[in-house]
Amino acid sequence: RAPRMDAAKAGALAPAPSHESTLPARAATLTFANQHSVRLDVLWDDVHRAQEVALLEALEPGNERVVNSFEGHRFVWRRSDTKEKLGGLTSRAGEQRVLLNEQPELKGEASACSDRTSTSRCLQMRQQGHCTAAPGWMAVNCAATCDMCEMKSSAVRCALDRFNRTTAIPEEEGSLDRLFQRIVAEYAPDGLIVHSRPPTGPWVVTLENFVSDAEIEGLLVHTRANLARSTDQGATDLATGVTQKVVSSRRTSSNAWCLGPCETEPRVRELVAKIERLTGISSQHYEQFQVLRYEVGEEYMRHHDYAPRNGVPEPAGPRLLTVFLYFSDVQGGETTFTDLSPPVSVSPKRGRALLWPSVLSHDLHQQDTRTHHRAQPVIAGAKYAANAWVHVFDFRTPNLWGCTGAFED
Ligand SMILES: O=C(O)CCC(=O)C(=O)O
Ligand SMILES: [Fe+2]
Repeated sequence: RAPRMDAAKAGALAPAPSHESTLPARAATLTFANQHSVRLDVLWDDVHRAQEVALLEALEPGNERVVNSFEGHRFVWRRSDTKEKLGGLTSRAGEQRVLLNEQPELKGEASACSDRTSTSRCLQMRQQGHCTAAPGWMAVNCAATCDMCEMKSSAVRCALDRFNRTTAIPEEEGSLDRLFQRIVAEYAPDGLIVHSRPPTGPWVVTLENFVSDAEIEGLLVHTRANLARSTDQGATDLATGVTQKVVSSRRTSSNAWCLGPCETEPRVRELVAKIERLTGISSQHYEQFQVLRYEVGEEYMRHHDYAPRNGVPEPAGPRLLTVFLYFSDVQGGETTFTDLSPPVSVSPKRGRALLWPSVLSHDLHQQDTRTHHRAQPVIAGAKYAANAWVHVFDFRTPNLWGCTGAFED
């Protein structure tokens, strides 16, 4: 199956480190009470200098001390004698009593819910609003700093009932057919070709001159430099849902996702709006464009775009449709639906769009196995193209939460 959205990069992420907080810091008053049987040091993890500063030294067992600080500061405590770290927390606004004790909850919290990324970086990101703007990445990497310990687990974070489950098209027999019939009627004057259709096969249609030169340029100008050898999803860490990337042997092309400035580029927005008009489905259901480049000899073996892993339901649901866009004229490089008889092949042609479903008309959750396809090796030229994948449910929100199956490191 095709690898999907790199959720880790989907949100407003990994900002250049900045020492300026964009939010006014609110005061926090912390009372540290040593309930251990040994002396403790309390340290402040200083964001600006990326170092730990001793705050309370040799706090005696049974004693407590008040520290005036600010919201979002990270404190850790350790044994004064051995310097062994025993716990840590991020301050909240207002007054807070911090019991430095040996209760398992605290130990658990300190270890299971520490930041995966450096706390200094997490604090900067928190101050820039990323705990809310990119909650999935932050819950996994900055759980302690964002106070999102329970969301670190993908089972909790990605529970289906947390997300909007409105389907892109009505969940009733025939709604997929109606969608294609409308497209056929509307675009027939513009050179639409029906390559396959029910009842003998799945819908496979092409549209000529669907993408304009300006739209192609807008998309490529922001992605060309990021094109990298395509990867597949490797092992997933069940605790966090973080998926590894492995170089794909089935897919020798390069690809890049249209994120950040690419997404907000006016010509790209125009193209998204055009696909919304074509499908009648809101872009809330779309993955960001995946731009592809195939050099001579490069190809993509037979696969299916459907997506859900091992039949596990995902908040975004399966891919309902693929809108595949060709940006160059090349020799070879056809998209071939291998399982249709006879197989259907579509040649790359600049501006052409190819559209097909990954699910069945009578059940939007079931894979239509007839739409397996492959990309033939390019014979001459460079093939540029893009996938716009449309999901059955909202894709954007679960993607921000790192719940779209490709939450990568
Ligand atoms: O390049 C093509 O023609 C098809 C690519 C494809 O199937 C995919 O990226 O999932
Ligand atoms: Fe595909």
